[in-house]
Amino acid sequence: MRNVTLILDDGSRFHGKSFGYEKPVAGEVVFNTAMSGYPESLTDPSYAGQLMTLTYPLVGNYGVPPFTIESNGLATFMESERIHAEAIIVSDYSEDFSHWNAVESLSDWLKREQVPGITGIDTRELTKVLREHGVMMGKIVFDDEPENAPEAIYAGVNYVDKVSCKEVIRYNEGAGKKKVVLVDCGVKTNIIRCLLKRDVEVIRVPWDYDYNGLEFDGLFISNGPGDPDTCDAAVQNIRKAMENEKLPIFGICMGNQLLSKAGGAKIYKLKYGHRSHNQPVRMVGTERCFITSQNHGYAVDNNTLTEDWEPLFINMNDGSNEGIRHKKNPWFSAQFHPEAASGPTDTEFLFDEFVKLL
Ligand SMILES: NC(=O)CC[C@H](N)C(=O)O
Repeated sequence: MRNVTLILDDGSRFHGKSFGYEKPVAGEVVFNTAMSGYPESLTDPSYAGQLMTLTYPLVGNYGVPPFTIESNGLATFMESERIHAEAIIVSDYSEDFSHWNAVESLSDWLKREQVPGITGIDTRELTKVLREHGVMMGKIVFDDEPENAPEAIYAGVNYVDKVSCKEVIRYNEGAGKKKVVLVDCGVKTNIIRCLLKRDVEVIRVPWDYDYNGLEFDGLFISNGPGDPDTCDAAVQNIRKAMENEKLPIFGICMGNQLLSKAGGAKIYKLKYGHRSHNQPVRMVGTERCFITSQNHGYAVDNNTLTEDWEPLFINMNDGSNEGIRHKKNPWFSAQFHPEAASGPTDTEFLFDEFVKLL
């Protein structure tokens, strides 16, 4: 195992060992406090451009599931076709693994996908630094070749364009009761599964595709990586779709941000984001609290919602926006992940609500 150093933009250094693919890498360093779910998180396209720190100390002990593809073209156990995070940072990597569904070690998977993994890092200390300072750019450098260190850029990069599908893909064609256009900003496969199992035909389109001429019953806007301000083409298309006030619209995560922008609201960057399986959100107008899976660094500014809109969910930890709804039209969205994968499935009913509206 080669020695590596994680260098943060504020100069902090963390020394560890490489257990993944051996290449220096740079990106936005973020932390996730979930206790499990590394196969799903690594393949979540929303992590593009980021170095994923896990605070749960033991990582790798349940291995990695097989990369099998279903007849509908979706990966059975992964959230996309490949790893999207730039690297994974852990405290104590377990090479030995045991799980009914594991076919290889995390190390072998990372090497095959050419993604670095580093272990021996005090990830709780690193998280404290990120919580104090806010997320930072960082790089992983091999100690025996310190001159080889790529520059990190994240702000302003259109990661959605890098991960979105390049052409229209249809699922359940001719078989679903209703048709939904899914704007793919970097969609997780479990979102598509959640729609398909509710008897819906899904027309998955590239993020900047103008679907407004197509025939469909509802519009879904997916999760996705990076800064929502880089996705103006998607916002313009949503605005056009809103000319039909009866068209049901549902958005998740980046989808919440883009729908909010289409409705005239503003987005800001959170200090260190929400990435975990236990984010409590309250449904506005009720005393109901749901525990949710989250992965986001930006948020909708509640104060900038225009008069036709209201918050649908509020984060119980920091009061930030966790979803919006239109006061008259069937338009709503969630900042968290009702499809989970991984994490609690308590809010999956939002898909039922959407399908009922179609
Ligand atoms: N999971 C997502 O869709 C994340 C949205 C956006 N990239 C953010 O970090 O806030």
